[in-house]
Amino acid sequence: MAVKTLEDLLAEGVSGRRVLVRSDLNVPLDGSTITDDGRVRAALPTIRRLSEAGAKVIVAAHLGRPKGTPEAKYSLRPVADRLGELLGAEVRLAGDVVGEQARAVVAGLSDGQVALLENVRFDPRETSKVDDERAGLARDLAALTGEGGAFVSDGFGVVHRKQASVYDVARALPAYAGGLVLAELEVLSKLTGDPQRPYVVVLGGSKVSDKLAVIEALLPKVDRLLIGGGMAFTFLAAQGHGVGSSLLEQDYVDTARTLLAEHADKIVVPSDVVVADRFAADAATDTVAAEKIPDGWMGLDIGPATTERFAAEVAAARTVFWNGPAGVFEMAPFAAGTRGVAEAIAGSGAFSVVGGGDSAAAVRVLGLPEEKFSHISTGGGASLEYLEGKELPGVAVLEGGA
Ligand SMILES: Nc1ncnc2c1ncn2[C@@H]1O[C@H](COP(=O)(O)OP(=O)(O)O)[C@@H](O)[C@H]1O
Ligand SMILES: O=C(OP(=O)(O)O)[C@H](O)COP(=O)(O)O
Repeated sequence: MAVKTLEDLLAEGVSGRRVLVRSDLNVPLDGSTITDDGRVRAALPTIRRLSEAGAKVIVAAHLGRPKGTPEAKYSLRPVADRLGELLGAEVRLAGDVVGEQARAVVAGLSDGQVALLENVRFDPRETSKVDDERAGLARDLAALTGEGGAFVSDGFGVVHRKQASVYDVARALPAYAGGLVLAELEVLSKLTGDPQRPYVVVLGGSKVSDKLAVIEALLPKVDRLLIGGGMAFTFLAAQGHGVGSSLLEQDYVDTARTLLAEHADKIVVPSDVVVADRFAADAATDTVAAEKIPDGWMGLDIGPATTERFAAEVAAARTVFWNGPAGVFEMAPFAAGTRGVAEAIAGSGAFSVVGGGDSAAAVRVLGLPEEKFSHISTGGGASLEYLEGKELPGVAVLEGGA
């Protein structure tokens, strides 16, 4: 990849310069408690190296999907605190993204100090589809760095997003690829060339509309595609089954039906499902055949027969990519499927990559041995789009394209 890297920037010298770093600090929270700080830890090396080299480090990041306006529950406050603990130095959180408070915090930085801007998605221009709006926020972000400013793109989990703090800002400042982005791309490239077969992809999770489109592109490349989590119900609906109040992407049902017909040998959907009468850890639950989901109930995990089938497919694989928990693993009654899939991958001996904030968190929260996975990636959607062969805007822009 012909890009300038963090190493190039450090070689130029950063002492006294303000450097804007885009990290992916989108961690799972229970209230204001971080349940898995993997993404904060993954972001540390780049931030630390810049700080140690004397840069004034300004970190930009998002949390969740606020609608372009500040919301207390999406504040990066818990993340700033955790980042500070891990760095062993205070990380000041600006009260806004590029406003007066951000300018004041940035102006007060000494060499080597680190500040975090408030959730970039509190500014509606971050995710705008209008180029000029995004460019406007990018200019405001760049202005925070002043004379000698630079941008380091280190949020691998967001490089598939054409957003102001990922894409447009790389055109507004001298831009460099961070170590995390480079390391992730290097590992994932092993899955694109000539993966050892059988090559099994396991998909789940809740970002259904984002990821359904990827399935179509992945199918020609894989030997088996195991579909669990929230996205399974669109496929069950395509088979003509009622799915109660489970997650459903109605617009995709026809495509799912075509894919099932064309790739019957590759796609494996659940044969049984754990259902609940509401989305809660203390809900009434039952395990039913996939074609017998009662009206008003929602599927929150794959059932034991499906888990066994998925585990057998994974055990036979030589390459595995997994993104998206098989169920709502955060609640004990719906964690067995994810645990079963994760244990099977860990025990498979295959070259295995787990991608995604929640999937990686599941491995750690469920207490599975991380070293049994060949790579735990910080990006789910980003990994999938890379495997699909799609251009990642946040990478292309560093290469001078997009
Ligand atoms: N059947 C389901 N219904 C609703 N949510 C689900 C279901 N299965 C899994 N999930 C949820 O999916 C979330 C993770 O989805 P996603 O963001 O797509 O994964 P990742 O972060 O690994 O890329 C988890 O919080 C989990 O609770
Ligand atoms: O959590 C993330 O992606 P992932 O769930 O695909 O791993 C990234 O922080 C991107 O977040 P987004 O999917 O709201 O753009």
